[in-house]
Amino acid sequence: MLVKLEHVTKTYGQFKLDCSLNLEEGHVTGLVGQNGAGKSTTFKAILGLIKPDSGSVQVLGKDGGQITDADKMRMGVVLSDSGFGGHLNIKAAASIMAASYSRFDRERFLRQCTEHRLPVDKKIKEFSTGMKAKLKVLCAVSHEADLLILDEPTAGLDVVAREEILDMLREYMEAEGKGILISSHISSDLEGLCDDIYMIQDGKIVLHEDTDVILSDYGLLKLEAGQYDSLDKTYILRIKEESYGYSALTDARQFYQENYPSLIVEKCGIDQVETMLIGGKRK
Ligand SMILES: Nc1ncnc2c1ncn2[C@@H]1O[C@H](COP(=O)(O)OP(=O)(O)OP(=O)(O)O)[C@@H](O)[C@H]1O
Repeated sequence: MLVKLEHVTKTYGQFKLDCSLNLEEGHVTGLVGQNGAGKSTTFKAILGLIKPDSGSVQVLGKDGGQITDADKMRMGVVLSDSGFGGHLNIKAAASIMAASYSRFDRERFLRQCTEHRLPVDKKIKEFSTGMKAKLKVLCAVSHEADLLILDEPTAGLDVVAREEILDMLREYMEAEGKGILISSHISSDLEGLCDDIYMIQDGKIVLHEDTDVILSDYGLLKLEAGQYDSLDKTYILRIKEESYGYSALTDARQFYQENYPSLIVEKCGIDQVETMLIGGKRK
């Protein structure tokens, strides 16, 4: 197991994180949640940047407190407030990376920067948002890390830049024994990349599911009031009142398609599941 969190808690005033999650080797695991849900706090707890109030953090098979510098070399990290000083250029950043990471491959890194149209002599502070984001991810994958911890690596990027970053991550996963924990607001990124998804709301994990299962089994029912009253609600997870009656989230789409052929039963993606879990009522 690359990462294992068991009831990791952290309280900031009214906010309380209580998070359990696992990242297995060979897996890309996504963490989704609204602003302030606790994604960055979870990542900081994994990285030892904050001390949890209770619970256990294991990273690369070791207790959080026992992570050595050698273990840190096995990790690539993107945080929203991480990055190089803006006065540096990529060549200078490469020298810092070479001094920091024994497995840093300078030639490959500079080649990849050029392939991704990042000018190696220009000051990083003059880069666009997308260029800075690509550089952060290229740095994270440049030193043969076994584990990537990526907090919103695609935030604020256009679709082409996002796709480039996702391709970098897919390429990274081609090697054996790697794993990525990634957060994003953009569900399509996670759908196309992650093996499984955790959803966090108000500091609590409200759903953990394989991405394939969400896409194949979850569904949204559109119901008039009469249809709602007579519905078997065994597999309904959340209900929301709508102008036409109700919408209902199910994790057994086929059951309703087969047993209620006249109902409107739509496929749903991660965004809709999140909206219903957060905005809908329990049945
Ligand atoms: N150092 C801190 N001191 C006080 N409160 C904090 C601190 N760090 C985080 N919080 C609070 O913890 C909660 C969770 O914040 P966190 O940054 O983990 O959310 P997030 O899911 O990453 O949000 P976003 O998507 O906006 O980045 C918020 O209410 C935030 O105000």
